[in-house]
Amino acid sequence: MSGDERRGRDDRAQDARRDARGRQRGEARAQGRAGRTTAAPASRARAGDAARGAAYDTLRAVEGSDAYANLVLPPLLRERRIAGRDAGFATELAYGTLRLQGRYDAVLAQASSRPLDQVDRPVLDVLRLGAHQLLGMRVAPHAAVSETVGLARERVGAGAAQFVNAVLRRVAEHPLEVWLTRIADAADPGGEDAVARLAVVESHPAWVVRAMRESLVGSGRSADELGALLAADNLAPRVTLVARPGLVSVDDVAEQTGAQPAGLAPTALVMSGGDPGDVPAVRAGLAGVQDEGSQLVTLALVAAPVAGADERWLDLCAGPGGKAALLGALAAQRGARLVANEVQPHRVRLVEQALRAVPSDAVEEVRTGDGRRVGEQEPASYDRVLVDAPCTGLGALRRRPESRWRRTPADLATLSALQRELLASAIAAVRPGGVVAYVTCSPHLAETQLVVLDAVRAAARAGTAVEVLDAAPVVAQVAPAWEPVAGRQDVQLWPHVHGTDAMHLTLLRRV
Ligand SMILES: C[S@@+](CC[C@H](N)C(=O)[O-])C[C@H]1O[C@@H](n2cnc3c(N)ncnc32)[C@H](O)[C@@H]1O
Repeated sequence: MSGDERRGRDDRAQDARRDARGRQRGEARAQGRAGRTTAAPASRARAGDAARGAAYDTLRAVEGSDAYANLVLPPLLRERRIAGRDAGFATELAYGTLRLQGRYDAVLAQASSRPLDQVDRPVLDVLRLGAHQLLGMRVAPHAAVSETVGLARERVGAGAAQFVNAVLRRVAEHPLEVWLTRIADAADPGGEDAVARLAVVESHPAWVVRAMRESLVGSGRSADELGALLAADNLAPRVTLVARPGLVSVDDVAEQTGAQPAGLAPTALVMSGGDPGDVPAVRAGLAGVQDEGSQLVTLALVAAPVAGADERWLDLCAGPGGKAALLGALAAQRGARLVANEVQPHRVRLVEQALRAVPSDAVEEVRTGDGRRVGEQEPASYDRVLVDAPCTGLGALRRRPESRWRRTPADLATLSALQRELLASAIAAVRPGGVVAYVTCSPHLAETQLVVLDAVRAAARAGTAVEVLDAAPVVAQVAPAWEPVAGRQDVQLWPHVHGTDAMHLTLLRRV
């Protein structure tokens, strides 16, 4: 028996011990909880239906009203009083289905008697939810099929339910490994198109796969890492907290949460469970939920050496304020003052909220304004400037389950033009000897290295000399575990290597 066959058999044996929600059968009994459920079987089934219904409604909102899943689902769960394990099930079902939609559509295309483009969208969404339960969540197959058919009957009608039943039964005939081989072979029958294979197996648009390969190579890593990177995009990110220095200690946050040090940024902790919104330090604004990469690039800006005064800092694109809150806490420790700028008024309010626990003498102003104008309005006025530029977010695909299907290459042209203007403005706003951190949560070369190259050249043409600093020793100073990449002065983080979003950082000094 091959390893895959054995794994498949073990998985199926394990599946047989799981209930309709994918929980281990007998687990409750083992934990002494047997017999405690007072709900009648019918109402227990309704609770499962509620979670599936919430996941379905989220998918419909994402498709029908261009909504963001992570903004739709949490309020829906609160409204319908879906909590605990049911909420966890609904979240994994909705987000996992959206992330892996490309993979599941390829499977469904083979299992369906009808071409998928002739299947009504609501029915297709039900099928995708069924496929994720069968192939991504290890819900017992009979339960995944029957509960999803029930959902189809309730939401889209009896005829559609029969179709869903037939298709999902075919999906259930094979384990995931068999389907992955089949869809890869269908996408790349000649065995020559690695991008087409990875795109369908790891569920990313082909243009994103190509861009990620270029970004890996362009940032000094191997193209061989591509599969691991794409696979990491398909996993739910760990919940990371920041203990804002001077406001709360890492030890105090660890004590309140049981969270463990994340490993790179000294301010970062990883939660193993629970709701961060329940943590007293988070409620008080002393700590926050923040990706470790975001913490690291902010700490690096503050650790970069500047000659002379170090009193006035600018966050040019501050909303919703995660990095501004960390900068503000660090500014308070240094005796510096922060100006936080953001173009969208509703996001300015979020910045104010994020900064609520930062001592007021460390926050000069939170303002609404176009960052592109700051350089001409306040030339050579700041000692440190952060440009956390609006970007495609291709480095945070784990967090935004639907975004990979929404983004198009055309977004790059618009965003990279804006990024160039914002970086040019930051260079004009920093004083000679001061430092600019250019940051994106995208590793796309058109948003990172090319923007920096163009901005440095444009500044030189305008008579402003700028040097690119070697960011590696600066990052290593704040994060001793950091391993620099040979030949690169900028820093590119990766989910499959560092467990962070794929954040980019270039440090520049105005000469
Ligand atoms: C990547 S987000 C910044 C995230 C933020 N630094 C944080 O850590 O919470 C980019 C922000 O830039 C803002 N933005 C877009 N265009 C801008 C402009 N012309 N001037 C200033 N901010 C802008 C967006 O509204 C968005 O809030």
